[in-house]
Amino acid sequence: MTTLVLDPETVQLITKRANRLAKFLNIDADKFFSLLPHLSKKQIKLPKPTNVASYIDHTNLHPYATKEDIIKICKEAKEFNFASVCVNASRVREAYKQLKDTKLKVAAVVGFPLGSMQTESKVFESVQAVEDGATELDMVIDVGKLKSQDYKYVLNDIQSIVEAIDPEVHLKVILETCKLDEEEIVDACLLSVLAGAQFVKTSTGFSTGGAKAKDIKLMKSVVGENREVKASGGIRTYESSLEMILNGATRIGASKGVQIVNEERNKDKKNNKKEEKKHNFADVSMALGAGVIFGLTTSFLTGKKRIKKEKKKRFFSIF
Ligand SMILES: O=C[C@H](O)COP(=O)(O)O
Repeated sequence: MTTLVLDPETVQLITKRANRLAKFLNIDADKFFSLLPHLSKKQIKLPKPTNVASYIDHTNLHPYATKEDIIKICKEAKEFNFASVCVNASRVREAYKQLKDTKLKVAAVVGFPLGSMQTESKVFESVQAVEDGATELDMVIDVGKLKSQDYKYVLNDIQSIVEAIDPEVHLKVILETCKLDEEEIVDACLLSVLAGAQFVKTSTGFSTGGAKAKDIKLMKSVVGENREVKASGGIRTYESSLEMILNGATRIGASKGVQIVNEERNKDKKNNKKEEKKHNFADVSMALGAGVIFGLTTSFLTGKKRIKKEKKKRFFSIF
């Protein structure tokens, strides 16, 4: 377990935005704060990081992805033991067909990638995707509505999906953080928590920027221990995946999952080789050390004997 300590400025920012949103939504601010117990504790416990593959939503959201492309990512997901495959709605059935006998999940994107369609369309997509085999949904918020301070709309957009699907199906709310400032990120996270979504997610991977560690930290600071953060968009390396995880991400959305895991494995191999070399060196040093000690002891003893003999000789020569 590691701990994410919330700095006073962040706590102040979240508190201020929660009070402000409560006014806009005409709800009791305490309702917000009962969902955010970590704010008074000023810290969040993060789970101990494990192998990177278990965090990865292996993703192909390319509009031109063929059936073969979907089969390929499903095979890779099985081989590398990823968390899920993440696909467009019309590919869910194929992905489910490939993965139904495994523990792997199928995640479908909803309202993707722009998020500006009607709520009813998003709800329809969500229900259909679950019927087709998805057990996770990654929906895009209506960024323009958030920026227009139409918080009721954004809340209803998310809540309508939560209410339409089985509670076992996890909803990830994509914020498109590269288009938001800090206050807007906090607002979007607060609305997601209030709507009952399990995850907030940084990016679609189709806009002008992707996941940043500082945004992950801020998002985790808002949603706390009981909700999760998914980092996505532009994550290409093991190093950056680890950075996201250490800042609070429990899921990594990436189209380069295989590359990321191979990097981790190569690093492990290198480290193992280093360890092996260290051990070998230690063994050789020990052997050398033993040899030196043996040599020294022997020469010391023979030296002692020689001195004794010479002393004896000298003693008798007196007579
Ligand atoms: O949700 C996941 C993103 O679309 C993946 O983006 P990426 O292709 O930059 O890894």
